[in-house]
Amino acid sequence: MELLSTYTVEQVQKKIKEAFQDFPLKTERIPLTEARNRVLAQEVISYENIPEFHRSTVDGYGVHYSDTLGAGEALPAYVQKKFTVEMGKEAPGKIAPGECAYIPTGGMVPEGVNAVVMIEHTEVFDENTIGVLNSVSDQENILQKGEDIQAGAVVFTRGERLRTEDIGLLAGLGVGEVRVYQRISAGLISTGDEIVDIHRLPGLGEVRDMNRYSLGAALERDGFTLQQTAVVPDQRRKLQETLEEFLKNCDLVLISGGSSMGEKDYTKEVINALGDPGVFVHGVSMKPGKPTIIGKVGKKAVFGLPGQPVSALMVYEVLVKTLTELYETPKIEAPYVLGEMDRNFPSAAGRAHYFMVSIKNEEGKNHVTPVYGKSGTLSMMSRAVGYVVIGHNEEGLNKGDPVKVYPLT
Ligand SMILES: Nc1nc2c(c(=O)[nH]1)N[C@H]1C(S)=C(S)[C@@H](COP(=O)(O)OP(=O)(O)OC[C@H]3O[C@@H](n4cnc5c(N)ncnc54)[C@H](O)[C@@H]3O)O[C@H]1N2
Ligand code: MOO
Repeated sequence: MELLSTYTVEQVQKKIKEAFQDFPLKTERIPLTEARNRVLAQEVISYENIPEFHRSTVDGYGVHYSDTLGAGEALPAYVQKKFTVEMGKEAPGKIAPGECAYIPTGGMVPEGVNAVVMIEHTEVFDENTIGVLNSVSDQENILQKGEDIQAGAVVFTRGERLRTEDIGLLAGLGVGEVRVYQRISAGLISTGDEIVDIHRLPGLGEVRDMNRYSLGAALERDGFTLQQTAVVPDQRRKLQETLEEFLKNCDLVLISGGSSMGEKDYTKEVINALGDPGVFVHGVSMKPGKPTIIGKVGKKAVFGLPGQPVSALMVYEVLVKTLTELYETPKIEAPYVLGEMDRNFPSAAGRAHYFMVSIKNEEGKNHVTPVYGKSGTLSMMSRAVGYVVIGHNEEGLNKGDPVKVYPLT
């Protein structure tokens, strides 16, 4: 009997990126209001300075800082008030030494002013004379022209995922539309004679289709569009017809179940029957997830995920998600929380082991506890806050070992 080949997780991640270099990525222009969490397919250059004029960062009086040297409560520095700057208007004149102008927060700093004294550090001596009770230094309380963004600067590069703050910055630059990568259209096929729609009461031997929902949620979370779903019994012809139809509408198809070596595990055969180059991975040295299948039909990707609900999600997390790296340059490596094992956790070397954990924070330290269960028990994963990876060549963890916990989201 053919045994599963065993590529390491890292080898498979690399193979995925290489195999799908010609993946059919498309782009679209969308309004800024819809751009959060989308990945830029363009560079954004600023044609303007932000701000375009020196701005006061406080409500106060714009002065020549040298006029305020040595000023204090007991010995105010007196300056003549020339005018008031109105919000949203150009400053109406210049300020010479010995003079000042009232400027509101965000107002334009007039020519000649090189510092702003906060209003609470001044007193009105008479209608035209202001007493400064504090000295200020050169450029104090002034936001310089171009201090936020300089004209000509590359503000965003292609491949950046736009976050909340980025949307605000783009608005500040007057960018109302952006070119982003289109969401990859994905299809989900749940296979198995035992799988029933979640709205039905399963008979003995039957199970509800959990994977369609968990994988569907994961795809949506990561910016794919769930285009099509189906439940298919363990019949080769039916699976092939369904996959063929899905590949007309989807660039990525996930088939859950039927990945192993059982008599009715047809996923591999069907992918190979449909196209070149077909299956290029069957078997990954990871636990759970060993029987994973990865194939390519034309330029499109087909993953055969293990049917076990925990395994299907872990393989999604570790391998399917790699596809987003074809167009996205993550700002940081996958975020993790550091903690310490609160007990020993054995593991056999020879495959990467992903296990679920909970965290208890006591006296500033994260104590990490395994959440036990089989890969058929999704409640184990639901109770966990994250997972820990034991590397391919490592043999388990000891109590007190530092670990990285990758959060489940
Ligand atoms: N002789 C061997 N048997 C198995 C091996 C092996 O290497 N040799 N690997 C085991 C491992 S590990 C896994 S994981 C499973 C993978 O099996 P399949 O991908 O073929 O999946 P199924 O047999 O169809 O289902 C497994 C299990 O998951 C349940 N399931 C399937 N789909 C869903 C769904 N949409 N929602 C909820 N639950 C689902 C299914 O009912 C089964 O209980 O193979 C081992 N066997
Ligand atoms: O590899 Mo299986 O995915 O352990 O349950």
